[in-house]
Amino acid sequence: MNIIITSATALESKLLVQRTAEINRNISVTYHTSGVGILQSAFSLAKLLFEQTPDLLIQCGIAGTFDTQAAIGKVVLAESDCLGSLGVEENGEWKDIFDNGFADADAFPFTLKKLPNPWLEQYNITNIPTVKALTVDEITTREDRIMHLKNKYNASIESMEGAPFHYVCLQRKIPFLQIRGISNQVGVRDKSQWRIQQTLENMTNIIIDYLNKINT
Ligand SMILES: O=C(O)c1cccc(C(=O)CC[C@H]2O[C@@H](n3cnc4c(=O)[nH]cnc43)[C@H](O)[C@@H]2O)c1
Repeated sequence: MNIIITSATALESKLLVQRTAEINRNISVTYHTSGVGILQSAFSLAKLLFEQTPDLLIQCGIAGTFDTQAAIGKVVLAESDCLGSLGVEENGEWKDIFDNGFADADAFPFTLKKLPNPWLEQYNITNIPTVKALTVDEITTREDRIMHLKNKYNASIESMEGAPFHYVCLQRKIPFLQIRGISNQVGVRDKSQWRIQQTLENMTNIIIDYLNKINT
């Protein structure tokens, strides 16, 4: 089985790379770095999947959580992702490209404005807890906007590369999993409150366990 693991930054896959020897030798694992944000990751992932056809593509990385009760360090799997920064803020309300009629909320690869992962039943073999994800180009910091996005999209986590990952994989019909460790509360700008290292260690353990259980 041929698996590619992609992350926005090399830091997010560094521990996995270091621990590659622990992974079942019957599967081939290679690594890809897409860059931070929607634009860079969309191009980089599209290029990757026009050049290669892996059996499974895993996106790993950190994310913020909208859920004030969520445990920092927890590792989750995105059941869907959506675009939270493509649109216009008008009279205090966020209107996305679907609200404005620039895109059809149910035109492939979208379903009800979201980019669902149709592969979870087949590939979430270790029962990683699933959440709804949202992707932005500008990390959300304003309290009113955090509440608005959370409620409008019913999202639990926020990243900057999830939606393009789902979009490209759905378009190319490649099985995919977006696995994220929750490093921070969305809106917390004090980086000393982010738990990046511990979260990446947890995420690495979950992914290595996954890779050692997946059928080869
Ligand atoms: O602090 C800044 O000024 C700043 C500017 C650009 C990027 C960052 C990052 O920390 C990159 C975030 C990186 O990790 C993901 N991530 C983690 N937490 C969040 C979040 O709360 N909201 C959105 N993305 C988040 C994201 O996928 C990036 O790759 C900092």
